[in-house]
Amino acid sequence: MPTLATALLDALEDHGAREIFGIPGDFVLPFFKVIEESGTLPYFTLSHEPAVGFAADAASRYRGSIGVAVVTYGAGAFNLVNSIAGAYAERSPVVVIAGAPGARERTSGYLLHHQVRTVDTQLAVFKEVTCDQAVLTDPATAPAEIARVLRSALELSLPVYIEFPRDMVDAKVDPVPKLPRREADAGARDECAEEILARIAKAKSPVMVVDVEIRRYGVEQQVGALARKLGLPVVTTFMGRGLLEGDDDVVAGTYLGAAGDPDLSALVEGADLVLMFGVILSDTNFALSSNMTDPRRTVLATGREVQIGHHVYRDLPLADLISGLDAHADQHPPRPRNAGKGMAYPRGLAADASPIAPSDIATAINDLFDRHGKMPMTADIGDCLFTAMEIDNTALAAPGYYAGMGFGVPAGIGVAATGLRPLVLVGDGAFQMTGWELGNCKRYGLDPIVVLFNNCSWEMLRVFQPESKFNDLDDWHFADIAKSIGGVGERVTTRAELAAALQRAVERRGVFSLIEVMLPRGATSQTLARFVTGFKAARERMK
Ligand SMILES: Cc1ncc(Cc2csc(CCOP(=O)(O)OP(=O)(O)O)c2C)c(N)n1
Ligand SMILES: [Mg+2]
Repeated sequence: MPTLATALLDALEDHGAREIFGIPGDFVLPFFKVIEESGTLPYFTLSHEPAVGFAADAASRYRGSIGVAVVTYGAGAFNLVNSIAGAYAERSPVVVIAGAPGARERTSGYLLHHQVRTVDTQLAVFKEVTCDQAVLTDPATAPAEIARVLRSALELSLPVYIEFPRDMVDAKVDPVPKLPRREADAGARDECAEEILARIAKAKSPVMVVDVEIRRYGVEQQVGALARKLGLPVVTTFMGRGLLEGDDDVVAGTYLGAAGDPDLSALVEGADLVLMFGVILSDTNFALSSNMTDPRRTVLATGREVQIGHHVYRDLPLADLISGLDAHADQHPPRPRNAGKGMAYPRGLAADASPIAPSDIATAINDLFDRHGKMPMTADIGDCLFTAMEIDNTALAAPGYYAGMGFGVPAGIGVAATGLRPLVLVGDGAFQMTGWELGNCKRYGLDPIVVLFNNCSWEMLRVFQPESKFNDLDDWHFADIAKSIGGVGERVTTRAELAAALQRAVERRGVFSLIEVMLPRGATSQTLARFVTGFKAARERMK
């Protein structure tokens, strides 16, 4: 019989995990020992638990499966809460495994170190940011508990919580079973598919809007093929930026409402049928839009439900709906292909002595991708994420909805741990939070390229409240520090220096490259400028 620790590790691998991120502590040391000595999954330790969560989140997004974050009880686990909250908001299935006191410690009569209000406060907190939980105190039920929680993570694409008391690591248990996927009712699926196809046949200008769930539920490729079969133009949401990377023949661009490309906004807002697949109806996706929730013209398939007009099909997973639509589409006359007018992305940066503006960074990266091929990207919150909208459509992991800072660099480390080489976009404020995690790249031989937007400012706050002096930050000269933490740093102030530094970085392998781009305070990307204008106009309308 396996031990509970080895059974859990085998189950994580069976359910799609390919690496573990974590920071040990005495309540999880015995489990960490098994992680290291079993070799079941590679593991990456980082410096601060928020980064552990961000890295596991990004790895899960790029793998299209579960990510794993292992932390100690109390101080470690509570440090992790914010990044798991972000994973919940962004529908990332991160499995949190938190150490905990053993049975005898719990009844020792002492207040335990790392304990808060009660020994179970940690479980209570994680119940708010995960969709399912298990506390492994009974060897007889632990395998079934783990199986249930891991299926929840995959089926709901949400984080889950496993509390692992340290006295249970060597308990003998049965292997963890893999529960069958819960299928949709075939009748409901077919009825729903036929109803949607009938609406498409009647529509004059339908459009498909896609968002993160088409990747989370592993149907990205099928959705691209379905759009092609149905002749529908596709746009991504702000959160869904980077989806359908290879489907340039159907993807018209990213819908940003009043902040976006006017032709693309017209394509969506003028549509008489909007098919929203895997879309999260968040303010960051639709705050600058109009009539995106009008039930008369929308179909919304999200979170295992499909809303058509004023009625809902429940427990109909996106994967089942897409396969149903694909199966029935052949019975409907194909529409004339309409891929929409694809967005033009800026290219051909003049590599001259001019100072750099944020949108120049997008142009320089588009030029780099044309020369060397696209790179998977991660981005933090700040103008760097708005600038990313001006970079050609490439895979992107960013907190587009939760909008929490600190994600970018640790997420890049998580993506690099999966074997890819990411390009990371981050502002100076966010880099101050978690950028130093780059110091962990050397021991794992990871070599992300980090483009740091240094405007010595919390610029995204300044654009909404320019009178506040607290948005001024000092210049930390980040590039100077790169060498001492195992990488290569370059500080650039002109467009020529930027283009050259990017070229050197892409040719440099085995160490991280940090390109510190000096930007004037007050300068923003064209996309952020449009977003602020649109946001202020929308706010005026609401007065
Ligand atoms: C964890 C967390 N704490 C505070 C905030 C609030 C915020 C949103 S944007 C921002 C400034 C970002 O500065 P940075 O230099 O990184 O980028 P840029 O604006 O382009 O100059 C702050 C402080 C958020 N979103 N998350
Ligand atoms: Mg800044």
